[in-house]
Amino acid sequence: MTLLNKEDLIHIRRHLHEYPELAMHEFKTHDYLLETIQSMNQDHLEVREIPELPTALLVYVAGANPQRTIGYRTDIDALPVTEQTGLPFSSKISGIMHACGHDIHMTVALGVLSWFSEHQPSDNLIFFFQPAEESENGGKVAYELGVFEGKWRPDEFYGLHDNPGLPAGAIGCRMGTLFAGTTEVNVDLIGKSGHAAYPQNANDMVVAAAEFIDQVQTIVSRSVNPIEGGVITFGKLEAGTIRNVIAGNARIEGTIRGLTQKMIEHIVGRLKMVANGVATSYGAEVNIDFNQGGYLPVENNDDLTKRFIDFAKQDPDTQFVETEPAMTGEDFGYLLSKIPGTMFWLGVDDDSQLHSATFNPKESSIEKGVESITKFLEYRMKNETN
Ligand SMILES: CC(=O)N[C@@H](CCC[C@H](N)C(=O)O)C(=O)O
Repeated sequence: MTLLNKEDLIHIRRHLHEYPELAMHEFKTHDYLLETIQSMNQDHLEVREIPELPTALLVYVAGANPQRTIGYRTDIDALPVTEQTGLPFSSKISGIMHACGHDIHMTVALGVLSWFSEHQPSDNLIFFFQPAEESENGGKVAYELGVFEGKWRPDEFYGLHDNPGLPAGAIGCRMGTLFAGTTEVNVDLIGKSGHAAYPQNANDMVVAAAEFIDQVQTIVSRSVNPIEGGVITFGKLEAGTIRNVIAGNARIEGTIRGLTQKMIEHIVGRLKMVANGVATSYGAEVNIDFNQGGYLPVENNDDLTKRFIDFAKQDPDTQFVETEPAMTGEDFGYLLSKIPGTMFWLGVDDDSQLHSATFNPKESSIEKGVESITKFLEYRMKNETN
């Protein structure tokens, strides 16, 4: 196998879909990607492993007459979601699913790489297969390890995310902020456990957690400018062990989103106030920790993004959609804060949302994505000016 055709791409996507792995544990995914890359024409390729980030892979495609080095990033991790699509190629790994479409992202990247392995580009290209987008910010980890130094530093960086709300294969983008910044938040409420029959001798953290979650709902509705917007979602709540023991501890895990750092900091400040206030009023202790890591707002570079949008609008084979900013997060935001570039959407047309157990992106988006991105990179490489 050298150039991957449509059937190869579908086969690859389905294999990746069947064997999803969580952030920083993408070992089989890494091996499968490596095997696929090694089956391509190696004349202009150099594959690089990163011992400190063992599930990552980088591929350098040497340009014939390089004016610049262009980076293309794809994420490779999956989510702790139990698949309910009923597809014949459903996840074979219990409780884990490619529910955010990173199987599609990887397949598109392999398709584009395969093309350039057979058709040497004029500029250098770097493909970054990045672990841990959903958590643990693999992009930031890689950057801080010094992965993008020397010849491995792209002058500009591109990456996509799939979007079930756009037609399959359409390219969506916008100038400025594409995605929100996010901060993970964990709240531990500590009271006192006891017998269910004697609440007067205990300090019930189920009740305190309920009060906390209730009060948090006022932060966005009452202290955030509706035009700017923000999100606080608690996706996980744990308290207690059995019905007849009062829970002495509660843990609440969530995520905060805002389109600017200022908004994220505002929400973080309000959340601390609510948590401390509830803890005081319940005579409880509270520990709150926030972790933003690399999930900065995804800020598209003006010049590069204008060029990208100009291409997408004039290319007869690309359906371009100008999109609104989204409250999804992405640690590509960190890489774009260090290296200019553009993030964009690839439409995959599905009724189910990202992160849902029934998410089933249309596979026809893969071939269209490969075509549009390959054409864009060729268009970019023909452009002599920076
Ligand atoms: C595209 C997407 O869905 N990305 C994730 C990024 C996770 C950010 C971080 N772990 C957090 O939850 O704050 C998202 O949930 O938006």
